[in-house]
Amino acid sequence: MIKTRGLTKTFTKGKSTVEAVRGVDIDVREGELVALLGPNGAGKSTTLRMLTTLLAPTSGTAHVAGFSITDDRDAVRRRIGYVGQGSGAGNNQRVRDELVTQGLCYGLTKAASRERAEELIEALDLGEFAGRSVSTLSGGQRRRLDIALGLVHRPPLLFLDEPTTGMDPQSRANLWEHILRMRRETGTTIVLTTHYLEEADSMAERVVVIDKGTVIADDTAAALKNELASDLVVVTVADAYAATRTAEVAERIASVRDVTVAGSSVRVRSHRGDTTIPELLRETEAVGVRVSAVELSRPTLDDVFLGLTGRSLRETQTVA
Ligand SMILES: Nc1ncnc2c1ncn2[C@@H]1O[C@H](COP(=O)(O)OP(=O)(O)OP(=O)(O)O)[C@@H](O)[C@H]1O
Repeated sequence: MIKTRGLTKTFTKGKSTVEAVRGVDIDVREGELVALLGPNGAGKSTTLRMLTTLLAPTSGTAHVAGFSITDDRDAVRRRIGYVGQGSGAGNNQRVRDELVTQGLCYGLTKAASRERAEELIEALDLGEFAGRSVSTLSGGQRRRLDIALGLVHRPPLLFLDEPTTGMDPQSRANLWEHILRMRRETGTTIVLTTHYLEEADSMAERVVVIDKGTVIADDTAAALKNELASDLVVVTVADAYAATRTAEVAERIASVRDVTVAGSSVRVRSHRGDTTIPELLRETEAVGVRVSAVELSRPTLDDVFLGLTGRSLRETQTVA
């Protein structure tokens, strides 16, 4: 559905140049739900704007829904839906009329536009406020309308640029429910950008991590966490001496990657925390060390980003 090779975008203004995207290769298969994740200014939106033909690349190639983004812009545009960061909806029209107008813009007849509007009102649960003016909608309701507007022409591929930024957790969960239901029913391929690590982790089938204009990792969230980050096992013992003995034992366990001692605690990084714990308990008992507590933490996508870049994604974010 999407194939990019060496895609770049450099913005030049006077003497200053910004290399926003520096050679991005992305492949997305039909029906996939892929999240582009990265800190502010990483180049996610610029990549999305190139893929949606809103911005011409400086170099490289990209095929979207079977067509080149530079040679067949109109063909690409007919096959994609794009929901940008701002709301695409006007303020004074009523929700139903907004959808009908969008259908007419895409060349549907009046009757077909009305029919499509009703389908989308049903699909995105807009019925309750379909007769209200857009300006009266809440942020979450408005975002649902934006997505409906992006789907009017039945695109097989939908781009969502930060669909949930700024929403409270309940509205985010509700919007996701609607996105996933729509996807189940239509099989639409979805590519989105997000700041929310948990969202990329739990919703996307694949996470493409972008930093400084390049793709630095691309896999399922589970595989990224497994390969690029470690489980953390924190073992508490009686005193610093027992902690040193525990660390010595831990270092001999095959699944352990790294061990640090802090007072009477030992922090053990392992790529299999679940099997490290019983082994560690057996070995500490064998050398006469009593363990008073053990805590296992699974890695997050932030640990993946930290491992790749030495920076935390959370700290670099300024989410609106
Ligand atoms: N029109 C433009 N002119 C000059 N520089 C730009 C332009 N658009 C984007 N940039 C710069 O390109 C870089 C990438 O920006 P982009 O908006 O793609 O990042 P992003 O990953 O989407 O960030 P965010 O998460 O904050 O939306 C940034 O340094 C940004 O300032």
